[in-house]
Amino acid sequence: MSVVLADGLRKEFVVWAKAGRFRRSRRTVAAVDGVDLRIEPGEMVGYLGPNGAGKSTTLKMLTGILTPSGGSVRVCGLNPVPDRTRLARRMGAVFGQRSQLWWDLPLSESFALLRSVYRVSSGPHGRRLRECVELLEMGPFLATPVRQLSLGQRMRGELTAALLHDPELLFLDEPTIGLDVVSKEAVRGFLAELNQRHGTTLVLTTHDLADIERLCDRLVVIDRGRVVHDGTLAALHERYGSRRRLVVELDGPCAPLAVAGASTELVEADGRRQTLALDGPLPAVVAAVAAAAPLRDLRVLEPAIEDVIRKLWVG
Ligand SMILES: Nc1ncnc2c1ncn2[C@@H]1O[C@H](COP(=O)(O)OP(=O)(O)OP(=O)(O)O)[C@@H](O)[C@H]1O
Repeated sequence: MSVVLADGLRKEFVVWAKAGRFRRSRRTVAAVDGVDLRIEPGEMVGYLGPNGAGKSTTLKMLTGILTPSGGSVRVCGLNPVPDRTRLARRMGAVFGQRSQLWWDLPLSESFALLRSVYRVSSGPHGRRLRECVELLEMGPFLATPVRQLSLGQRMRGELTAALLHDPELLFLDEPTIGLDVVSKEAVRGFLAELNQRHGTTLVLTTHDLADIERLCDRLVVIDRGRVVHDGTLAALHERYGSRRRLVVELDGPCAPLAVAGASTELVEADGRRQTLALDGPLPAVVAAVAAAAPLRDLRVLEPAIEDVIRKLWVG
């Protein structure tokens, strides 16, 4: 059974704009405009899009915070708004602006309170907590009041809080935003491990390209409330014509290379180093370069994710 099943999901908001001195005009905007989404157990899905595309609004509908204006939605087989309490036991959510932790309590006491909130028995709760403490290296700050934690430490606490009741599905809204490099890596490593060990389904929004590369097997891209891509990162590269690049080091100065299956993009050091964008098969291009000039070294650069995302956003 699909963990997330949305069909023609819509959310409209009414916005009022000033029209003249005393009048206001009413306008309806579709923040989410007919999204179809099917997510299977164990998938890691990036839900991406430019600012204002409708990502948060979708996640709010999937987690039962907002009632859809149209379409149908099922999450873990439940209807998120009316079944919100039952759904809360099956899913976890980490949304930056909503904390699950008690500000004045030590982290460990927040975790103990959450055990009662979700009515989890002490055995599974303790096992889960020990695992999170170990993987997220939280031992040194478990006794620290939440308000004294750094952002990275608090995020590790939020992740743990969202997972103590052992949810099968975890929603994350920008899980690494604002974190230092070490915490970003810790969070990414943890999420990948969680997915591998427990098969937890992950759905995350992010603007961080490293998150996308590390955590998203599948990318669902939305723009102006509509899905514009649903597939792997590789499929996205293919669709937008991203090309691999071949950097060749030559023995001496050389004119720009002209070989079939590639176009020369950059010529450096009197032609000793040249970068070619590949259109044809790599072995044929390498053979052609080797025949044209004395080759010292070469390396292949995979297409940069920045390029393809920029193309997507800019159109
Ligand atoms: N409560 C609301 N009332 C009116 N308009 C809203 C409301 N919430 C969101 N919107 C509008 O709906 C659109 C989608 O917003 P949403 O927050 O879902 O985008 P997003 O993709 O999450 O953006 P970001 O990456 O900036 O968080 C935006 O145009 C936003 O202004």
